[in-house]
Amino acid sequence: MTESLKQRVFEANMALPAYGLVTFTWGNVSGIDRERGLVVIKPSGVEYEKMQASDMVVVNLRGEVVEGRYRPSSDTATHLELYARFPELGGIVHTHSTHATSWAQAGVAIPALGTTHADYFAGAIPCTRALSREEVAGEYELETGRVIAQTLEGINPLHMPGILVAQHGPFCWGTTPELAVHNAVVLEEVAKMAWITGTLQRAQPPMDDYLLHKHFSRKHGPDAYYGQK
Ligand SMILES: O=C(CO)[C@@H](O)[C@H](O)COP(=O)(O)O
Repeated sequence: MTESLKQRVFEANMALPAYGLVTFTWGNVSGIDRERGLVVIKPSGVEYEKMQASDMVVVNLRGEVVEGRYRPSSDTATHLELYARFPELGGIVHTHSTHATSWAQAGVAIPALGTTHADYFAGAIPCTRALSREEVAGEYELETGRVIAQTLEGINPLHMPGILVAQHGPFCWGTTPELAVHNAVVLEEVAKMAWITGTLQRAQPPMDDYLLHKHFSRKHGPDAYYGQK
């Protein structure tokens, strides 16, 4: 099981540069095998061009390496905290995609301005508060996961499969690593669209809520009718 998850997580990581979501060694993707209590994640600081499936690192839920010759991603504790807080999640991705990261640096939630956004996110994509000096000096990556969870309090993470970490960048997720990456691609696209929309129409209000809910619900939930499923 771990070998197949390692292959899937490897391919999901390789999709990040392929979709232009990262440069150099930025970003990371993980996947979880909840039955075995294991997480597979990208090795820290390894160039994507040189990366192989066998380089993926397997950690237990305490973050201890149980398989792999590399150190796991420096963001591993963030991924583990999110898996612990949100049992629905099967895959998590962090990127430094340009437009989403710019909104995170500005500390501004990405407003829902159109149906592209509404097809995936049931509202504005929130931005966390900045981490405190103490949180940064402490267990920084764990605290990053905690701040994300605090910001998502009361929100279904599958209805909001991404967030902006203030002064840092986006984290996205899904029921699988592949869907987590898909959501990261969409988040970057809607971040770019929202930025351009705001330059065309500075005071553009959020989209009508009835249209937002129509588009989100037709793809997600019990009455979904989008596609061929
Ligand atoms: O958030 C960051 C850097 O700001 C990370 O995304 C790194 O850019 C990638 O770290 P590794 O996963 O390679 O440890």
